[in-house]
Amino acid sequence: MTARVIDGKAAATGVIERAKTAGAALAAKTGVRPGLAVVLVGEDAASQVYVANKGRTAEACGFHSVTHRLPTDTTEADLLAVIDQLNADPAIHGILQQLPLPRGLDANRVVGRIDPDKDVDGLTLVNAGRLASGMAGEAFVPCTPAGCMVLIRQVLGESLAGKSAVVVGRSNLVGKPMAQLLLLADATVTIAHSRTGDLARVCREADILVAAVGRPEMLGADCIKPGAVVIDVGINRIAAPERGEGKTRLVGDVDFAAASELASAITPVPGGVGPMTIAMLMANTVSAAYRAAGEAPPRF
Ligand SMILES: NC(=O)C1=CN([C@@H]2O[C@H](COP(=O)(O)OP(=O)(O)OC[C@H]3O[C@@H](n4cnc5c(N)ncnc54)[C@H](OP(=O)(O)O)[C@@H]3O)[C@@H](O)[C@H]2O)C=CC1
Ligand SMILES: Nc1nc(=O)c2c([nH]1)NC[C@@H]1CN(c3ccc(C(=O)N[C@@H](CCC(=O)O)C(=O)O)cc3)C=[N+]21
Repeated sequence: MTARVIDGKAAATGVIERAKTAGAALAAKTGVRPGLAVVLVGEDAASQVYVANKGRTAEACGFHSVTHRLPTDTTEADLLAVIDQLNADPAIHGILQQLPLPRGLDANRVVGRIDPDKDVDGLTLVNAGRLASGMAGEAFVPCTPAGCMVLIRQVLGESLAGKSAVVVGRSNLVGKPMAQLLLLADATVTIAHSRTGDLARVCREADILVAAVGRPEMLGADCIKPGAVVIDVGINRIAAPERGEGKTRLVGDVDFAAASELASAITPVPGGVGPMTIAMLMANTVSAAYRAAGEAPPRF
């Protein structure tokens, strides 16, 4: 089988259009223009890609968009002060703290400082708890898993009853909320991680395989059940000497060429989950702005 390649860019364009229209409608009615702040500490490669793309998209949507770039040696007190200032800023409706943080900064403490009503990344205890309690409709759901669900539903429909799903990775940002969303859609969910024994065997059970590891092309043909839907979250920058000296390219956590021969559908990197993450961030930012203006947020 040669897998259908899932077009994350096309799916993202639709969501971004709706976010743009909804943002303009809110501004026309209430004068509130959606505002998004991103805080980046240090030099994480995947975060750099994200920050560049989200800035461009937020501007295309007509949002107010600011980026705080802080040096790797920023103290926790200084970082918390930036978050406090954004919490208090009425022009900002969404705050996104880029992860991972440099060593020495405690992600739980930093993320925990974000006002849950501005937590468009869905990482605070309030939003993570809502999701874990089955209240996804009232939560800000982390953008990447939310985007993955849109792509999975495009292929498999609303109900995943009877399907087995394996999520490789257990971060608060991707793996855990991904598993919660799959569970809410009635899939039978396994979460694998670095201490899983015989990872390939576990993965081969999956009708839906979501890879969120951060290791270039780690999952090969031995991890794919024939006919599986494969969602590759990984964003890894690797050397690409074939493109010239010092050049790099992005690859996922899945060996795309090998997996495509077995899967029924697969997301590419780039052009898969990444654009959907950005689109869901725009959607969450619009929702946060609607709530701040006392209006019912639109559905995406
Ligand atoms: N496309 C997009 O929009 C996004 C992409 N990303 C990318 O997705 C990847 C994962 O991100 P994130 O969840 O934040 O990363 P983390 O580093 O927080 O988590 C990685 C997870 O992978 C597991 N893992 C590491 N090595 C192995 C291994 N050899 N076998 C099995 N599991 C392993 C870890 O297990 P353990 O817990 O045991 O250590 C951990 O749970 C990164 O490449 C990141 O850049 C992230 C967010 C959005
Ligand atoms: N708190 C937090 N939330 C995140 O969601 C988060 C984060 N921290 N830290 C870093 C990772 C990484 N991430 C990406 C999102 C989109 C693209 C993206 O737009 N990718 C394009 C790349 C296109 C290109 O520039 O080549 C694509 O895959 O097609 C990449 C990476 C979000 N992350």
